[in-house]
Amino acid sequence: MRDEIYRSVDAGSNNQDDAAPAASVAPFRFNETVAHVFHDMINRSVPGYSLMLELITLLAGRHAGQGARCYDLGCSLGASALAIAQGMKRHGNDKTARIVGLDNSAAMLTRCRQNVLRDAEAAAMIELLEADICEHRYEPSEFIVSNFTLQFVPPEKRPALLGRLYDSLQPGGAFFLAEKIRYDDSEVDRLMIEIHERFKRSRGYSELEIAAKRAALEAVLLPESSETHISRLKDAGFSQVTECFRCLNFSAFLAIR
Ligand SMILES: C[S@@+](CC[C@H](N)C(=O)[O-])C[C@H]1O[C@@H](n2cnc3c(N)ncnc32)[C@H](O)[C@@H]1O
Ligand SMILES: O=C(O)C(=O)C[C@]1(C(=O)O)C=C[C@@H](O)C=C1
Repeated sequence: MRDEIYRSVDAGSNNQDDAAPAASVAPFRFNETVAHVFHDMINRSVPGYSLMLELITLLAGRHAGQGARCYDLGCSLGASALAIAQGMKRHGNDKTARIVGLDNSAAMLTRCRQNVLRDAEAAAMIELLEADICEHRYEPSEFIVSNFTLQFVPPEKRPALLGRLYDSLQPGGAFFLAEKIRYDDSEVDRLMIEIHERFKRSRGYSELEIAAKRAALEAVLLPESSETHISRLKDAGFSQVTECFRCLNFSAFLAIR
């Protein structure tokens, strides 16, 4: 289903200042309206999203061996959990695997269940739980994915969450983290945002839709710099931390315990 959520929002079309949004745009929520169009929304909004799913499949093949437990934090419609299942199947590990998808949006989980059930082999491996990733009690695991989810956790809660994930991972286990990022240099930051917004234009979003979504995400999606992510992952105890992907203001990090 095509994402047209912000098509009809008054995004301040009379404003001379580059389609600045009106103050009335409601904060972005992962509700039923978003869940309905989320597949199209994330594919048209995030440069490299499909590549992230391919990387997750590759990393599952590397890190999720026989009997492995994996977590997909903020599983939304299940794309990353299914990508993990794909990687495990390729290595013949599907019989003993456990992939736990966590999300605190009931609307997302309802649709996620329907998606997962379309693939019987994957469904046998995947368990979906409505839970807050900051509160969940993690079992020992080999591979954890946060594909554009940590950015929605309040920054003050991020260090403790990473500590929990580190404690859950077995030695040699991997944490894959993809995030929208910001740049400390405000000119570079503005440039990357401008090019990202051109990317969204090229994928069919109008100036007004882009401005309204920007306003809706403002206090909800809180990006941090690549340097902040790397130093926080190191502080959590990870021995090897690498930024393995960057395109404009989107990055992915691989952290090995
Ligand atoms: C951008 S989406 C993630 C996309 C998904 N990982 C993928 O690969 O397609 C962020 C998801 O995180 C969930 N979320 C945000 N904060 C959360 C929290 N504290 N606990 C659990 N889920 C959370 C949202 O409901 C949403 O489904
Ligand atoms: O549309 C944007 O500008 C985004 O930041 C994309 C983004 C994300 O990065 O997660 C924001 C919200 C939705 O979850 C889907 C994609």
